[in-house]
Amino acid sequence: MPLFVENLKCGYSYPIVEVDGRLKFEEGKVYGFVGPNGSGKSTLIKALAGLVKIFEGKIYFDNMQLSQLSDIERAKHISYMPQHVFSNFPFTVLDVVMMGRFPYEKSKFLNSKESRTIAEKKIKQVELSSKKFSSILRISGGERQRTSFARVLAQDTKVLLLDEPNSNLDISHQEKILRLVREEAFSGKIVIMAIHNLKMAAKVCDSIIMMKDGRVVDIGRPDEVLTQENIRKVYEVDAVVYKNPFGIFDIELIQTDVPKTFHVHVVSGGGSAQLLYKMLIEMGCRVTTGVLSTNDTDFETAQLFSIYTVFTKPFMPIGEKEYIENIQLIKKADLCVLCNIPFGVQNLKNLEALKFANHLCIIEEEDISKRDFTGGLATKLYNCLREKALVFSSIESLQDYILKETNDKMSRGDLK
Ligand SMILES: Nc1ncnc2c1ncn2[C@@H]1O[C@H](COP(=O)(O)OP(=O)(O)OP(=O)(O)O)[C@@H](O)[C@H]1O
Repeated sequence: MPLFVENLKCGYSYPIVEVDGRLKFEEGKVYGFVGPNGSGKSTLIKALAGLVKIFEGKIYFDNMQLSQLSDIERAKHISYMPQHVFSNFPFTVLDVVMMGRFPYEKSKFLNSKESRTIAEKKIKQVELSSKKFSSILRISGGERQRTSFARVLAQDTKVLLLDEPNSNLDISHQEKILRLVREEAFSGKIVIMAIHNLKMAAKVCDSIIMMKDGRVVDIGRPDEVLTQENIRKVYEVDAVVYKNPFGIFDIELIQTDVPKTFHVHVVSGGGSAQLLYKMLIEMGCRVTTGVLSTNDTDFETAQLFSIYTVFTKPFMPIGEKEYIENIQLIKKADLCVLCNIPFGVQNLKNLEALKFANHLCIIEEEDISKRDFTGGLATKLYNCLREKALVFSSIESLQDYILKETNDKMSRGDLK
């Protein structure tokens, strides 16, 4: 019983959101709409709830066109939790949750025993039993949000539409609500929500729909959609996206207005820069690194230190975009450091990029030509670089050199 959106144009007095082709929502899955403010997440959710104007296209659920269902019929299939819960009436928490039972009640007084039992169970699930007779005008914003979520649960529909269900919640209740969301999907429901917190979205959603300016920019698994490139395109910020040491998806935004410090760009790989990263961070340098594969131990270490990293997917050659970004950092850096990288084919582009370094240091702890798996090509490139580089036999000797360099720059007023 999937839900489909087809060639949709929806909005208010004019179309705000356009979906080209078909967007399919399957049973048992959680879908997350992400995107900046005003990108159209709520409007699309409202379209699925039948609350905004459809200018073109269709929405189908279980082979029924939604626009042809009565409000009561639709409410048996689809429930909706709005972003803001407003009311001027002193309904109790229980009254509001009972409203979720309206499509099933024979009496308009909403007083069946069955509905009351369901409502109380849902109130308990959101931990509001002690407030069930409190007026919703006298509970907190987060408690009102949990009341609204309990109402959606009580409505017991196949499709749940949730517009930022955890925006007002403390961290513990955010986790609890998202766990309930997963349980709903596990029981075969389709859950569609707008969510701003990308880490939470990655954790709870099976599929992410990224939006900008009323359009779907990308759709797919969290690790496919929440990429550095998409985040830059949609939110216009730089971010490092990685799995932290616990294997949990994480995002760090890059500060672009850092004060001018000594910028060191490190070309590393295979764990060759683990100590170097630490040393440079402790020295107060601004460190960047790349291009690293996300399964490289140096990548993991760089993320632990929140080092801006140009990266590529595991076992993939370095793409043109990463190559160019790496060159830009190499050109901008006060100093580039080449570590004992493995001389595999993937690293040829990293060696090539270093030709653009204005100031290159090499840490040569062993004879790296022995590790050449490129038929001598990497050694050739390396020897060219070596001719114009300063070669150090340990990171300690490099440290002394950097200290001298930063002091010189500082005294010339080149650094703050
Ligand atoms: N009731 C309305 N009447 C007219 N335009 C509206 C209405 N509600 C929203 N809009 C416009 O539609 C656009 C998309 O808004 P929408 O609320 O769908 O964005 P959103 O992605 O959910 O944003 P946010 O993250 O801030 O909640 C915005 O430019 C907004 O001004």
